[in-house]
Amino acid sequence: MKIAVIGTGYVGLVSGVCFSELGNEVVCVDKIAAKIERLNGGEVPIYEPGLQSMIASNKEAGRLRFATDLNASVKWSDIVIIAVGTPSLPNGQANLGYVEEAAREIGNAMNGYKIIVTKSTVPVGTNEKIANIIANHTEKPFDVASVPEFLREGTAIQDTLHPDRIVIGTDSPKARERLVELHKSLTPDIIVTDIRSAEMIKYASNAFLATKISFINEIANICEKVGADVTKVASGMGYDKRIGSSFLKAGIGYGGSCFPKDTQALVQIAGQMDYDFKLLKSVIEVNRDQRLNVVRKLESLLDGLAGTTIGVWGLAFKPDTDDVRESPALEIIAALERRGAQVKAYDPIAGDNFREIYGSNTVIYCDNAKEAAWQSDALCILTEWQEFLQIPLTDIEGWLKLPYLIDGRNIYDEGQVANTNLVYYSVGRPGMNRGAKEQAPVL
Ligand SMILES: NC(=O)c1ccc[n+]([C@@H]2O[C@H](COP(=O)([O-])OP(=O)(O)OC[C@H]3O[C@@H](n4cnc5c(N)ncnc54)[C@H](O)[C@@H]3O)[C@@H](O)[C@H]2O)c1
Ligand SMILES: O=c1ccn([C@@H]2O[C@H](COP(=O)(O)OP(=O)(O)O[C@H]3O[C@H](CO)[C@@H](O)[C@H](O)[C@H]3O)[C@@H](O)[C@H]2O)c(=O)[nH]1
Repeated sequence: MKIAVIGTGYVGLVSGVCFSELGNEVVCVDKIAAKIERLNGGEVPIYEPGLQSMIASNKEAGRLRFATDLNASVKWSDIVIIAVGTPSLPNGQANLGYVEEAAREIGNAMNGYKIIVTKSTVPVGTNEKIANIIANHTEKPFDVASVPEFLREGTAIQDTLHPDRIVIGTDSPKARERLVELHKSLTPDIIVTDIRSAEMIKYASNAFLATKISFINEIANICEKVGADVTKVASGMGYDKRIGSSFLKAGIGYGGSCFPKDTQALVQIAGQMDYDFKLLKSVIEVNRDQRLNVVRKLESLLDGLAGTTIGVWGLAFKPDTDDVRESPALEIIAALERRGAQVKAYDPIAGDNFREIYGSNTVIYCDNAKEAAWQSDALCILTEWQEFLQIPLTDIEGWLKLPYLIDGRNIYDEGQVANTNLVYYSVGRPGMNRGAKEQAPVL
């Protein structure tokens, strides 16, 4: 099939490349000419393991190309995939400006029957709007379908080529048949629904995963008070197949370009229908507060942060990505600076993106992990990069001025910490706190 993908962010690029890997002819379109120039020059604008070589081999095979000309790309295609951004508006609603603009441009380019697939995460009812916009710009026949994307950054190729399920929301038998054909080699679990249910499945899935994370973070906070270990609690819960072990890692809360935005958007979607989504509002509030636990722990350990130097390891919202959108590090570092700390930060690959988004030149960006820890009053781990785990804790102890280590991602185990004189705090594991001012709880 001939597929035009509109937007070369994570979703557009990865799904376009993967569809070409499956033998389809694909053009990935973006209106940012510089992005397309880089892609045509062999560069990949996002960091995603395995993507660069897959792009190169599919380009060489003549199945994949990149273009800025949406009109010609749509005319050439049988299927058009909308994968443009749907960022948050100030009130939390999804901004549909890019989607609507893409729909208008697609409508103007129509030259025959096409299936218009939306992969962007969009509120319920949006595919109907897209259909109306396109119909206002063309007389040519078309069908729309909602095929939400569930890939995770860092494992995007694996997630796309081996998804848990594919959801296809459409009311057209013809679109259903072609889209099932397009996806059937990926998984036997293809769920075909009406359009509105497909749109809702995406938000409900992200909201549920975010709920698991906030739930386990609250359990971690209680564990700290009652002397239990959240990692053991999560493991014990996870064996129950009804609960499952994934997304039960306590830490500094969820970030990234999806969970924060999509949970806010779902609260708004419900609110517009006069439904107060109380549970999800709490999930969001717990997440916001969880980030600041790191700051509170540091303040209490160092008796205030004014005049201190704090090393930070990890700026990306999770490992194996250079994406810092809604990364907890943004808020944590801002809070440290507001309290008068000098922050020295290091991330294996996300430093430049962080500097651009954070927009302040007061943070010292370091070239390596040692530099960020060197002579700092404390070190905080905010992203669980493998690189950090390979550094012996005794080295960290030697580099720091004061021996305070706040592990926001629970990356070290008891044995590793026991061999050091570090004052160590993690999340929901009070038994591992060493040199703690807080005593074990009296029950
Ligand atoms: N990032 C993820 O991991 C992920 C996963 C699943 C779903 N989603 C959803 O997918 C959508 C895209 O997310 P993303 O992170 O890939 O987006 P992004 O914002 O990183 O990239 C979108 C791209 O679309 C381009 N674009 C916008 N309007 C265009 C137009 N009219 N013509 C051509 N190009 C245009 C932009 O220039 C940009 O390069 C969002 O709705 C998001 O919620 C994202
Ligand atoms: O047990 C866990 C799991 C994740 N996180 C955090 O949650 C955030 C999101 O992680 P993850 O889901 O792995 O990354 P994303 O790439 O944002 O992927 C999510 O958002 C995408 C965009 O909608 C969806 O497609 C994916 O299915 C969904 O997992 C990150 O900050 C993680 O550190 C935790 O704190 N604890």
